[in-house]
Amino acid sequence: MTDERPAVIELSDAAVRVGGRTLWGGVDLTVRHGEFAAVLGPNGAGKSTLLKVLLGLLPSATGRVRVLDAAPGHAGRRVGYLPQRRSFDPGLRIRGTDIVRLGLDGHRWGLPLPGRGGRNAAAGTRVAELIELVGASAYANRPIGQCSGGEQQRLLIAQALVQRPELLLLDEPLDSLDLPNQSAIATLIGRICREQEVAVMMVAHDVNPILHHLDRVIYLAGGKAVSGPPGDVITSDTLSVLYGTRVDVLRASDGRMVVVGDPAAPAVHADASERGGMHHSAA
Ligand SMILES: Nc1ncnc2c1ncn2[C@@H]1O[C@H](COP(=O)(O)OP(=O)(O)OP(=O)(O)O)[C@@H](O)[C@H]1O
Repeated sequence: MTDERPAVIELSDAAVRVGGRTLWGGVDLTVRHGEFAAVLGPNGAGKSTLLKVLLGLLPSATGRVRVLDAAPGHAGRRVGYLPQRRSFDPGLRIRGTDIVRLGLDGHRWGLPLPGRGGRNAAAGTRVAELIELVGASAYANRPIGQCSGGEQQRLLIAQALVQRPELLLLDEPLDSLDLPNQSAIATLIGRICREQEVAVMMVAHDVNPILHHLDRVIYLAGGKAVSGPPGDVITSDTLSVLYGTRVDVLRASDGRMVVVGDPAAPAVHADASERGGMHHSAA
């Protein structure tokens, strides 16, 4: 990844306060045009909160944050966002294709406007392109509630992409998918990033399904962040400094990375929970 590419996300000395405490601070990082970046760290480290800062939903208490050369929240349709997964009611009748279309004109959906025939046709073409891109043609006309978790996720990714964003923010899009679907969706996002030249910042609790697609890792822990190529960040030495206690990055025989440490360490104990904590597959 060349450093000449323009920055899409820039944080310098950024900090965020929630509920009267500083969640993280002194954060410097840059994500460049077309990069695939993962935000990793234990539960409660502030990964989703970082996306909220980039969306302009929470202010940075210090320093400077720029998104596509604008203040957070001011880049409009140039930023696509897929929030943490919510499931659709199995009885929901709305079709997959309508879900994608909602990304284009959610505020007008269902109300065709007079004299907008050409515009509606263009919208239909764009929606069809996206359904093809994410490989959802076989089930796009099925009610969304009857689609599988992986199928729903493909349609939601299509929705987030339909406005041709330059930056896609994804909050744990692999969560609650089985391993084959995690791998397939990771590959899809990697392909979108390269072929459509969309920068991706993706919150993940397991780096393994996306490791081979990543240009950059942003690891949040202990109120600080480290950012860099995955091989530089996910190391025993770098993570030990970040956590403020000894942790080890182990490679399983199948290549998976596992971070192992002392669960009683004060720097992480407060944030530890079932899924995260200090003994979790993937960083
Ligand atoms: N508006 C808020 N007011 C008070 N506390 C908040 C607020 N928003 C987030 N928090 C707290 O900040 C911490 C970080 O939340 P966040 O959702 O960013 O963590 P995360 O790293 O994404 O965790 P997880 O992996 O569990 O999703 C949590 O302890 C959360 O309860």
